[in-house]
Parts: sequence; structure tokens; C-alpha cells
Amino acid sequence: MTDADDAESRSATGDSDGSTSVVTTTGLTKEYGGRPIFDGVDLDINAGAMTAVIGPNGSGKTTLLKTLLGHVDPTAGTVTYTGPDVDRPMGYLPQEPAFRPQFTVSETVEFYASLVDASVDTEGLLREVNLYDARTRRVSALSGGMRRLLAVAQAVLGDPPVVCCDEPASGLDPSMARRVFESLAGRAADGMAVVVASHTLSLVETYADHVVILDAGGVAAAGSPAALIERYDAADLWDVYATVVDPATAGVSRRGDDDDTAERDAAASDPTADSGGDS
Ligand SMILES: Nc1ncnc2c1ncn2[C@@H]1O[C@H](COP(=O)(O)OP(=O)(O)OP(=O)(O)O)[C@@H](O)[C@H]1O
Repeated sequence: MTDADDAESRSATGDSDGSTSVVTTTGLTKEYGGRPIFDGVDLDINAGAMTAVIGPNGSGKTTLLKTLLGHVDPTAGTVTYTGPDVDRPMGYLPQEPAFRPQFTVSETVEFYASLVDASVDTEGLLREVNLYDARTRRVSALSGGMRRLLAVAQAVLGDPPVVCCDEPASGLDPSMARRVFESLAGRAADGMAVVVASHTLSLVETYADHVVILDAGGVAAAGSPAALIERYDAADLWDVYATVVDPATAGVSRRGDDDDTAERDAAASDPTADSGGDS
């Protein structure tokens, strides 16, 4: 992806840089009870790239992902899938994954593998998400982070053309969080369109090809991490976030106040910054 793609979310795609859009949104608008969550969002989600959606609590990241997946109907606008014609075009890692508690890890993955029309290397998948040694454990005996790893495996199982992951690193220790992003970036490198909603800005900066910043009812900025950093003359993606996002909703101070990445990622996910969300 070139840096010229960054002026608008729409321009991240397309033919000029050889990338292929598999999901396109046009004028995507969602209201709840007459209250706009986002309005007129134009996006192209590319195959072979990780698109990260970042923004304050309640800015509409989950709603956007659910709209892409067709789980939520937009109030206006369209979502068009133009990828391969397969039974399961999109995998989904929900914000709060739920599995049958009495199943073991292996049984869970095998159950989902039986639902997809593809041969699945379940052992390889469990190794990829670091759950192979826990394969005989029941889901009810897993930690929250391990359950999320299982959800990552379920989401990418069968290699759907698109996978939407809602906070894939939530609850994971730093090395597992990195491993999950690495693994999703690897899937993207193999051609998958990976969409990630995340508050972990350091990992987004490292692994995402394209970043969409949602705030105040729309796309506040979009582009590759490098292009955004250059455009805002910023030190890093956090610096961009703190510049672009309304501080009243971000719950963060403006740039230059703090250098610690972990603290800054934590601030970006500060639940006290919720602008009214109950998600
Ligand atoms: N089913 C619903 N009915 C009414 N309002 C909703 C519904 N789902 C979400 N919302 C509202 O839409 C807004 C956006 O929520 P959403 O979960 O998409 O935000 P988010 O950016 O993913 O937040 P977070 O970072 O906290 O996960 C919030 O104000 C939330 O309360």
C-alpha cells in the first residue's frame, strides 16, 4: 500500500496500488433511537491487508464491524461484499466470545471445523494460538485470555476471505497479544482481509496496513500508520490519536505528555472515556 492512499478512507483501496477491495461501504450510517453512531462512512476493506479500526469507547467500532458482517442493518448506506463466492465469506471474533463450557478446546475447534466446507488443520491452528497444550481442557476451565485465543482460532478457521476481530488482544498478556496480531498479520500477508477493532495502538501501529480512526460520528482520519504519523507530524500512532480524537471523548491528554507505550495503550482503552456506550 502506498502512502498516497491515506487522504480518505475510500482511497485506501483500489486499483492504483494494486490492492483488491473485498468489502466496500458507501455512505454507511447507523443510528440507534435516532442517535447517530456514525454517518456516511465510505470504506474499502482490502484483501491481503490488516485494517484496524480505532477510536474511543462508544465511537462505533463494534457496530461498524457488525454492520460489515451483516449482523446489524445500517440505517442508510450499503455494504457490498465482492470477494470469492464461498459458504463462509467472513469470520468473526466477537468482543465477548461464547463457547459451550463443557466442550474441550479440541472438541470446540473440531466442532467449528465440521461446519466449514474446508479441511482444517485443527492441530496446527491450536499450535498457532498457543492452545495445543490446553487441548484437552474444558472451555469452562480456561482463563479469559485463553478463551479469547480459542475465539481467534474459531474466527480464522477455514480461512474465510474476510475476518473481523473485535479487540483480539483484549485480556491477553503482552506476548500473547503480540502473537495474535502477528498471526493475524500473517493471515493478511497470505491474502485474507483482516479487520481489527482495537485499543492497543502500539500493536496496531506495528501490524496494521491501514488505520481508520472513528470519532464523533465518522471517520476522523484514515491511512497507513506511517502516512498518518507523517501527516500529523506525530511521533507515533498514539500521538496521531491524541491529536485527532476529541480529548473530551478520548480521555487523554494531548501529545507529548507521556512516553510509556503500555500506559498510553491503557489510556486509549480507558473505560471512563465512554461517551455513552454500553457495549
Ligand atoms: N443494540 C444497541 N442499541 C442501542 N444502542 C447501541 C446498541 N449497540 C450499541 N449501541 C450504542 O452505540 C454506540 C457505539 O457502540 P459500540 O459498541 O459500537 O462502540 P465501540 O467503539 O465498539 O466501543 P468500545 O470501545 O467500548 O467497545 C454506543 O453509544 C452504544 O451504547
